[in-house]
Formats: sequence, structure tokens, C-alpha cells
Amino acid sequence: MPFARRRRSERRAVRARASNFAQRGRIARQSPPDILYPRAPIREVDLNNKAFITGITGQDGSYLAELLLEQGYEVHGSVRRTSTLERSRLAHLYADPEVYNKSLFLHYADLDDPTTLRRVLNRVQPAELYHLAGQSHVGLSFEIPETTCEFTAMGTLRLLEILRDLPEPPRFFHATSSEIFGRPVASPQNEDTPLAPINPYGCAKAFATQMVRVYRESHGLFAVNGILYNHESSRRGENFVTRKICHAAAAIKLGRQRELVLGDTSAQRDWGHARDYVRGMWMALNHDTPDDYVFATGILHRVQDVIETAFAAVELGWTDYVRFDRHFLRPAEPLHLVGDASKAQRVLGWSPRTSFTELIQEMTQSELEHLSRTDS
Ligand SMILES: Nc1nc2c(ncn2[C@@H]2O[C@H](COP(=O)(O)OP(=O)(O)O[C@H]3O[C@H](CO)[C@@H](O)[C@H](O)[C@@H]3O)[C@@H](O)[C@H]2O)c(=O)[nH]1
Repeated sequence: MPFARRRRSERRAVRARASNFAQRGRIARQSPPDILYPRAPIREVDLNNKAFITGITGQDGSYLAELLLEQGYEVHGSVRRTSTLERSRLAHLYADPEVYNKSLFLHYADLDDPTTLRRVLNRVQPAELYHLAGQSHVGLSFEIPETTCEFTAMGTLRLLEILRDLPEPPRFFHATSSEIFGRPVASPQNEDTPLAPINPYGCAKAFATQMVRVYRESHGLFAVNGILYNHESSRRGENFVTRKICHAAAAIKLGRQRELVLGDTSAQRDWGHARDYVRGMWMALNHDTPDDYVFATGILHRVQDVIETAFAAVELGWTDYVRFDRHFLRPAEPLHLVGDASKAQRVLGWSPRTSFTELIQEMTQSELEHLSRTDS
């Protein structure tokens, strides 16, 4: 029986069993992911289901891990071996003895090491695999195009090849990007918009997106592309523009920073909240059939709007602090990247719940609270 149609008492029991991970979070500074069961028909969520996340230590990976744990999944994730443990977004789960190595497991494995990945996936045998890992910074992809393609394009292909050989391949979600559309001929874009990337990152994502379609259609994998427009949160990396601005507004308010230096502030994006987008990932992978879905708000804002909203949230005038530096300009900027998520809405019952203003205010507030607790 689909989870959504289970008896109310059973659903209540499941929710009662699931602890509220985000609230316990040391660094999770927002309200926990609110999980509503989608209207779309979904397959039964077996409480023993295992999910595997590549990129579990990233913004999306950490929200998704929380959501899946709340749903009763056993969650596994691959982590890269680095000299420092970059797991701060998972710290609250990692530090919880009820969770770590009980329902959350981390494995050393990487996209450039298919032997290890294969061994780990063979051992875990997940029912669902969420592929979120890769080099995700568009500007940086101009500097390190080979690394970007190695991880984002070839890494995805290697993963698909491994799945093809598994006796029971898991359902596969690929987090792709609006950057596959580059400078699209039509706005808003949907799942049928032609791919026309204009930077190395977009090219790598376009390759991977198309490969996912090939493996779905020619090899019969249950493989889904989530075409994700910009999605942010207080867990966003500090070199992405929303976090950079919200952090600066809070730091300037507290006297910890003097100015904010930016590139093109007229650039426009379709910005939503990461928590909403990981909910979409789960809904897409639990639908009856594999397909591609755009996840977006459908509303464009300028970088300048982020600046004004963040500085207004700390009651400062932005003009005294913001400076332009061409160092942050990119060789090419996409135009009119705004998504039409009506298919996700119609088929999955997905829609974003957080407005642009709420998002930026929440991020700025979170920075204020975080900075107020720390010395530097
Ligand atoms: N990062 C950054 N961007 C700046 C700055 N000043 C202006 N911008 C402009 O702000 C816009 C957003 O930049 P990012 O926040 O770096 O995000 P992105 O390039 O749109 O890429 C993000 O969204 C994609 C989905 O559309 C993702 O696929 C990608 O991984 C990433 O998350 C771009 O037009 C960029 O030129 C700055 O100082 N830093």
C-alpha cells in the first residue's frame, strides 16, 4: 500500500519513531524539514529501505539525509578522504550515538575510484541512490574544466556503469542543473528545452543528463534527472553569491567585516530553498515511473535583490558597503534561467514552500546568530 494511503495511526507511529534530527542540530539553524506526503502515487516506503547519497556532506546531501532518516530509511553516504574532515553540515547527526552507525553510515569512496564505489554499493545494496556529488561551482569550472568534467560528467557515467552491472540496481536520482540550458531560446525552461550550455560546468552536466536518459531508455535503469535551479540555505558554501552576501551583511552589522566585493550584480537567477528541492528529489524517485523534472520557483531575481533584502534584514543601507571587482566576473553568463516546474507540480504534487524574501531573511538571520556565537 502506498505510504500516503497507510492508516493514520500507522503514519503517526512512523513519525513518532523518527526523531527530529534537524532540531537537534548544532549547525542546523533552521526549522526541520517539514515532510508532507505527496499527492502523487508513490511506491510503498519500506522502513528497512536503504538509501545511498553521493555528496552527503554537501548542502543538499545533509538536508536529504535528514529527510530520509525522518522517513525511516537507513542512510549511507560516500565521503572523500581529505586531510581535514569536512563534515560540518552532518556534525549533529555524526555526533548523535543514536544515529551514527545505527541508521547513518559513511563510506570512503569517490567518483574517480569506481572499484571502491562498486565494492561499497555491492555491500550496501541500496534501494535508492541519490547522486549529488560533483564540482558544483560554475565560476571555478572555467579555471578547472578537466576536474569539473572528470567528476561531474565522467563520475556520473562511471556510476551508471556500476549500476548497470548490479543484480538489483537501485533507483537512481541525478541532480542536474539549469546550467544545461545556458542561454535558452525560451523562458521559462521545461524538461523539453534544448540543452545549450555555455560553461564547462554546464557542459559536464549536459553530458551527464543525457547519459542518464540513455541509461534509462536503452538499459532500462530507473534513472531520474532532477533539473535543479539555484537552491540555497544557511548551509550553502560561502563562495556562492547568496551566502556570501548574507554572511557579509551580518558580519558588517556586527562590525566584523568592512565591505562586500562582488561581480555582476545585475545577473538574474531563479532562487529557491534547498529544503524544498531535496523533498522534490525524494518525490521524483518514489514516483511510479522514472522521468525528468524541473525543480524551480519560476521567479527571477537579480543579485542586487539579494543584496537589498539581506542588508534590509540587518537594517543597514547597502550602498555604503558594496563594491564591484571585475575579478568576480565570469567569461560568460547564462541569460533568463527561470524554470517551469509545472510537470513536477502536476505529476508529483511538488511546489516550493519558501519565498525568495523568506529565504534571504532566514539566511541572514542564521549568519547573525552564528557570528554572534563565535569570536571571529
Ligand atoms: N559566486 C559568486 N557569484 C557572483 C558574485 N558576484 C556576482 N555573482 C553572480 O551571481 C550569480 C550566481 O552565482 P552563484 O551563486 O555562484 O551560482 P550559479 O553560478 O548560478 O550556480 C549555482 O546554481 C546552479 C543552478 O542553476 C548550480 O547547478 C550550481 O552548482 C550552483 O549551485 C552568477 O551570475 C554570478 O556571476 C560573487 O562574488 N560570487
